Amino acid sequence: MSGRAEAEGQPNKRTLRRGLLAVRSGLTADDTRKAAALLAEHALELTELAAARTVAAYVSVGSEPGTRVLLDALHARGTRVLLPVLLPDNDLDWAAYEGEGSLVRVRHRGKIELLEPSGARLGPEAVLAADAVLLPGLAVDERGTRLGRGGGSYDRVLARLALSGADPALVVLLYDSEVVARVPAEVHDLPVHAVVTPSGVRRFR
Ligand SMILES: Nc1nc2c(c(=O)[nH]1)N(C=O)[C@@H](CNc1ccc(C(=O)N[C@@H](CCC(=O)O)C(=O)O)cc1)CN2
Ligand SMILES: Nc1ncnc2c1ncn2[C@@H]1O[C@H](COP(=O)(O)OP(=O)(O)OP(=O)(O)O)[C@@H](O)[C@H]1O
Repeated sequence: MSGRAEAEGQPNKRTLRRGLLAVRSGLTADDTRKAAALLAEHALELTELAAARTVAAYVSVGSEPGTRVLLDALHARGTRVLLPVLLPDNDLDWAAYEGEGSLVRVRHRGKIELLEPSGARLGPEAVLAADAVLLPGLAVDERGTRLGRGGGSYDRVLARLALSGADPALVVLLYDSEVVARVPAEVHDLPVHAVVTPSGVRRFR
């Protein structure tokens, strides 16, 4: 595999990502707002989230399936919410969500602008305390194989969880059209347990 292919994923993953991002970029603010409300409603129905004391999540940006409504609902009910801080090597550090005022806009080189927590950094191992992990993605297939943005950040999180024996619920939030028959799987791709879309929850395995 060439260095470039390694950095960005298999060629068919790249093509797939480009197509999926193009569809997302066509969504209106109204589309994303309505979807976010439905996503929060369905996600909060998941017993794995209702029972969780700690949830590792992320702050959606742009036309990503919205997580803000969900984050605020979890935070308001006393769930400990951890948010990622992107490190220079694409690994993730974590800090607690302390409400909207605690987020800062960060532009990482060559990446979309992210909203990250400004509180104390807890270290990459902090995710091991999560009872549920919400993962970003661009698509998931019928086996639960997730296609990410290609940074490998969440591949590392999943590898770290597996290595430590932690077994949190793994949930990806997507639009309905992003649940597809097949995404290319590589050996390091670990499946998720459920996908939440505006039309409901689907479980794998
Ligand atoms: N809202 C949000 N937060 C997140 C992620 C995410 O996907 N969404 N991440 C998920 O891992 C981590 C950050 N990793 C990221 C990796 C790539 C890009 C990005 O903008 N990629 C460009 C392509 C640029 C490139 O070639 O690297 C793109 O997708 O258009 C953003 C975040 C943690 N926080
Ligand atoms: N456990 C790991 N540790 C370090 N790098 C890894 C690990 N797993 C995968 N990678 C690397 O991460 C890069 C991206 O992998 P892949 O294309 O599967 O990303 P993705 O799953 O779409 O992205 P993400 O995990 O960020 O959502 C690849 O170069 C891959 O070799």
